[in-house]
Amino acid sequence: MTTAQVPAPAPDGALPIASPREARRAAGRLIRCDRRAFALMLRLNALAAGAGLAGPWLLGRIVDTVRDGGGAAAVDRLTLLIVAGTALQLLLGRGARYAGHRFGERALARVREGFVDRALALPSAVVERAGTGDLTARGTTDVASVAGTLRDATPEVSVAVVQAVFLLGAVAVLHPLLGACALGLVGCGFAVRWYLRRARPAYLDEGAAVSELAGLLAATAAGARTVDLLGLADSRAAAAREAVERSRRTRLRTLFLRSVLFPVVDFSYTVPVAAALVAGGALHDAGVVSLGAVVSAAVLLGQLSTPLDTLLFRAEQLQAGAAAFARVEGVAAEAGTNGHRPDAPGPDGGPGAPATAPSAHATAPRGRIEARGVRYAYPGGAGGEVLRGVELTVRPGERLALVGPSGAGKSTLGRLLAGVEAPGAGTVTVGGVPVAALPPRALRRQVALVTQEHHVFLGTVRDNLRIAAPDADDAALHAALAAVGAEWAAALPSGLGTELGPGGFRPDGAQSQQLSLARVVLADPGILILDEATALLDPRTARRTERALAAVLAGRTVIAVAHRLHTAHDADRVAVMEAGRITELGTHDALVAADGAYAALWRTWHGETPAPPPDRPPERPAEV
Ligand SMILES: Nc1ncnc2c1ncn2[C@@H]1O[C@H](COP(=O)(O)OP(=O)(O)OP(=O)(O)O)[C@@H](O)[C@H]1O
Repeated sequence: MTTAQVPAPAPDGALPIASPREARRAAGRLIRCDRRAFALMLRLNALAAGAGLAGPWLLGRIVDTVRDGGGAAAVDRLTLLIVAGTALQLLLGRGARYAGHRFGERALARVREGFVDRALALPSAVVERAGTGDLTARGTTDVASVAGTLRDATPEVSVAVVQAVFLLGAVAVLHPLLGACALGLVGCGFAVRWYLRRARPAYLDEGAAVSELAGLLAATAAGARTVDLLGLADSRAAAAREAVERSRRTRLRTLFLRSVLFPVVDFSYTVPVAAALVAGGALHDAGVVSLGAVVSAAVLLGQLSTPLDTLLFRAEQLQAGAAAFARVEGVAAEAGTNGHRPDAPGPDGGPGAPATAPSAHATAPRGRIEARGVRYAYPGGAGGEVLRGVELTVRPGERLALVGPSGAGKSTLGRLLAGVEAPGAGTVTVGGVPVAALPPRALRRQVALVTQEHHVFLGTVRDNLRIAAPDADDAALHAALAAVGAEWAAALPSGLGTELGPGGFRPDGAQSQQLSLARVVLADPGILILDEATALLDPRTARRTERALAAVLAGRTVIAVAHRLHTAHDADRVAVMEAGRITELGTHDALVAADGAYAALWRTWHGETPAPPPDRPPERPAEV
């Protein structure tokens, strides 16, 4: 990515905004995708504008005919031609608008599809940082604004531009001095320049304020129960009032810009007509032009106000649409980055995403994962570096337990190993390939992070499973469900076609987790990172889930953040994390014998742990 293409800076954590150049290139791509429809629209516009010139020119001929003593029959003929020209202009103009709307609708469909694809490809860390409000506002308000622009403004504007060019050309043909009267519009030009300079940032601010408000309202609605229980209603309402106030201020700013622009423009329209009448009178007196030519010029210049009005009226929509398009296109800059900001420093201080193709590195076996000199600090995190030079190699098929005191950085390391976050310095490689070089989809085929968060999407059981493997047939889906012990799925009324969620079948916590694990089986990653996959489940649910988990772990490299040490006991190796570093690494027996930090943790845990219930033997390390 070149410097000029770097998206406009966004507030910390927010999704970026496409630079004007990027937005122009994206618009160019939309036109190229449908260049025939675009060219047809322009051709019809040109023909309609040409037909529109007949009226004023014929009016001038009528004036000259009458002055020269021509009869009523000649005037009638010219009048009939005016009617025919106007009818032709109407028909061609209608055709041009139809072609424009068709082009606009198709371009809009492409923008919408592209946005959905990119939004789905966004790394989860990016969505977490930006908040769903921003993404939702871009997918709704901004896409709707782009829709209005493409569907209505683009055809109207193209008609208006062609009309204005033809009108100006026609006056200049009558006499260059009459054409020069159009310079009276210069005041209008200054006003538009003044407006356009200020409009983009003003409309971007307005969009950002709407996003902020949407995010705040969505978060309050999602946490309504917590807000109620903790008595947070007043503070949330105050925050919403502030966001509404910010939104109002940004809207007032754009309103002010419009309130200056329109009066100046209205006045400017009268200047060229008045100038044409004065200059035309002088030219006529000098015998340079006919009276009819002066009338034609005045009418043509007067007609300029129609396309210019359209341009100005649509200029606001174009500005709002361009700002919205930049926000919609900005999502492209983050999609496919594995959470790496394009401007984030890479391991050597260079760009975050290495240019080398993944295949060039893919020499290490699948299932091997390595961290080299990994350092990380949360963006905006007050505590500074959370990881301070982690070195770790996990062999294919190995089971490693990550233990250590609370806050040592275990979960953070898990997120970095899974590619959810990118290291600030150092590298994480899976199968020998830096995670930064892998597109999100390819990364997910190599490594998956399993946490206690398991989302069930609205749709059928089949839809929920095929998210992980779009091409999987029903037999593969049944096999994945069976592998995680989801026998209940076979008894569902419509089998894999059963709708899940409100109005359909509502899976409980363990069933949701099993669906999510079945997705992992289908995605078939070589490496699994487990973080609190069962920690908050009740014991009965946890037992069912752990059984399912044990089936998923078979044959894969597993790194388990072990919050309970019995999971560490049977791991192949144990890594102890303290203050962002790995301080001990070895087998359970070796570390106990070494009598270091792990031995102390083990003794403490072992001494305090009550005897396990009979149906839950301690030696079964389901997470590892
Ligand atoms: N999203 C975040 N933003 C800022 N700081 C964070 C974030 N998540 C974690 N931290 C901080 O990073 C440090 C390490 O947290 P992490 O959750 O990785 O530790 P951990 O060893 O997994 O702890 P635990 O066993 O309690 O889960 C802590 O100081 C924590 O407060």
